[in-house]
Amino acid sequence: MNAPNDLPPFTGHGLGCIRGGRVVFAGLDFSVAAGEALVLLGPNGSGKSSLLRVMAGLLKPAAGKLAWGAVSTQAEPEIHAARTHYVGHHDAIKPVLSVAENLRFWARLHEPDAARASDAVDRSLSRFGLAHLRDIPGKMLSAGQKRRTNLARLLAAPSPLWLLDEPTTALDRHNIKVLEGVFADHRASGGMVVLSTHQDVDLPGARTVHLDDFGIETEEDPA
Ligand SMILES: Nc1ncnc2c1ncn2[C@@H]1O[C@H](COP(=O)(O)OP(=O)(O)OP(=O)(O)O)[C@@H](O)[C@H]1O
Repeated sequence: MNAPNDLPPFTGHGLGCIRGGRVVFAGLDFSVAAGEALVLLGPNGSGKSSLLRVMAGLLKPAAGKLAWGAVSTQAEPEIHAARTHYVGHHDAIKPVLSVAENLRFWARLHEPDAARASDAVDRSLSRFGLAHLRDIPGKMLSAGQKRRTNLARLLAAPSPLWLLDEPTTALDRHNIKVLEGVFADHRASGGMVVLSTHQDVDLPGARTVHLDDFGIETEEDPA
């Protein structure tokens, strides 16, 4: 795979999304280049999670297209999947596996070499302050520890484009700072960060998309 700095911008043009028979957003454009960050803002229900799922290829847009440079993601879905790491609202932690085993599972999906995968797991545990919890089963973790384990996947199984749904939920101030440092390092090496949030997250120079600019007003939803 290309090093992140060699990647063309990831873009969306004219994106539309319908959920439960309702238009959530329409005519939405965005662009994120190597080293950039994009923050999705908007009130509850405005479509931030839906847009992230569209970007991840988990939800088909009702209109528009996603592309890397001039190449549509639909033309090369495997390449898009390999370049993308999506961390959603819900924790994807297997309760009977330890923290390290959970991360190893993700690392091995990206890295066939066992020793290299193991090194990546150790680095991610240490960066997210989880080393002392490495042998604890997922079911015994607190909400913040679960969230950090989910986020540690980003380093255990690296991909250039990170798509993160409210990643600071359940994190204390110290761990929000840790995460901001991880974002800065990722961007400095040419990675891309797209996230939704209701909190302030320090992402210098980030672009923003306000989802309520792309909603369709209805009689039930007056201005
Ligand atoms: N599985 C689903 N089926 C039908 N409608 C859905 C589904 N998931 C979400 N929706 C609807 O899509 C709209 C956008 O929801 P979405 O979760 O994308 O918003 P959000 O901006 O992420 O909200 P929040 O800030 O509360 O997380 C809402 O009206 C919601 O009811």
